[in-house]
Amino acid sequence: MSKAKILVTGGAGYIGSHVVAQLLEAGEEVVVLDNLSTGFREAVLGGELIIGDVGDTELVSNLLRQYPIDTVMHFAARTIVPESVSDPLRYYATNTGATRNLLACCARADIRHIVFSSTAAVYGVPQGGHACEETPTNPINPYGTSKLMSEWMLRDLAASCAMRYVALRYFNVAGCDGRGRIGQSTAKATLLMKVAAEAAIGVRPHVAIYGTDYPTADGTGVRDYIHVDDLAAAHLAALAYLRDGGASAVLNAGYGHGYSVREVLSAMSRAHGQSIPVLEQDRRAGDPPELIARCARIRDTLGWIPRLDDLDLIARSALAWEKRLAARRAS
Ligand SMILES: NC(=O)c1ccc[n+]([C@@H]2O[C@H](COP(=O)([O-])OP(=O)(O)OC[C@H]3O[C@@H](n4cnc5c(N)ncnc54)[C@H](O)[C@@H]3O)[C@@H](O)[C@H]2O)c1
Ligand SMILES: O=c1ccn([C@@H]2O[C@H](COP(=O)(O)OP(=O)(O)O[C@H]3O[C@H](CO)[C@H](O)[C@H](O)[C@H]3O)[C@@H](O)[C@H]2O)c(=O)[nH]1
Repeated sequence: MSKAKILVTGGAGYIGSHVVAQLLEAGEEVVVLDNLSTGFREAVLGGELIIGDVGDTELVSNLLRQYPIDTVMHFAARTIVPESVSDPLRYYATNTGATRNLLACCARADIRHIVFSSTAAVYGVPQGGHACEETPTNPINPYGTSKLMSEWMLRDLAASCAMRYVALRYFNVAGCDGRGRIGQSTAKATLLMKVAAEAAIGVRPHVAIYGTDYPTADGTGVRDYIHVDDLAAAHLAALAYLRDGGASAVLNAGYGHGYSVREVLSAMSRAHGQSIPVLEQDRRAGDPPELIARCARIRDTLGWIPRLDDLDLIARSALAWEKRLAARRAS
């Protein structure tokens, strides 16, 4: 019998490409499905890349017939929070509607394991800034709602058939592949670590600090930053867990402690060797003051142990990738 393969939707994107790299290193066979709307062909370091839409039921059904897929890892999504506020239906179409179509194909093909990219944005503004998996979900933007609806579809579908799933609620993902092959290449980035790296090398003139009057130690927003390679490793742990017969689970993926915007910028300044120009601005709409994972469950359930929990290391990694990107652009 041929070896089971993993279908990775969105595997040409930032996080998916890091997971694909680790799957390949672990000897897994991978098929990537990506429409390249925000992903990059060259980010897929191996396996097969099929260019197409995850909501295309004919295409996905054919793929699931053609390849011996035992697990689907579903990353494909639109991910920019402010864009989800201005164009919500586009977010529901991809993150919820296309996910529904994918799940329908998976159910028909009797796929047993799904690993789903969820987000800390499902919590909205949790009381006290910390969120465990039992914290009430109360998203404050269409992006978070679109992802939560997909979690619910997974829950309900899994209850009706033999499918089991792990939904990982990522906190703030940053950094790049330790071997420097791939990283975050997203155009018009909005995420702090990436923006800070761009400002360090002069791709943008400064970093805006959105809000200096939050009820936090230094007045700026606090987040739980997780290195993308640690997050990718959590996906491999989720795969092993499901293949071992583990029950469906929703798990926070973070480190369990937070850093402020100013602390992130200080780490980036240290990585760069000089300070980064900043511009203090008003709060950005919809930003919680503090969002930090309670993450005992992922460690207990998957046996996942973070190895790169170091803000300076993450900043150096993000900066190294930004320099590589700039060099590529120049050549
Ligand atoms: N980056 C973060 O901090 C973060 C945090 C929480 C959750 N997530 C989730 O992680 C996943 C990956 O995010 P990312 O940061 O790598 O984003 P990304 O934009 O780099 O990757 C998304 C990938 O999906 C592809 N895609 C989008 N729509 C598609 C469609 N309809 N059909 C096929 N392919 C499609 C894109 O081309 C891209 O390659 C997303 O589901 C996102 O919601 C990301
Ligand atoms: O240029 C910037 C960008 C961000 N920030 C601040 O930095 C912090 C982090 O903001 P990001 O935009 O980097 O990330 P978010 O916390 O807003 O959201 C990200 O992480 C969430 C989970 O925590 C979701 O997964 C979401 O998809 C993803 O965009 C916030 O306090 C924000 O106000 C700035 O001050 N300046």
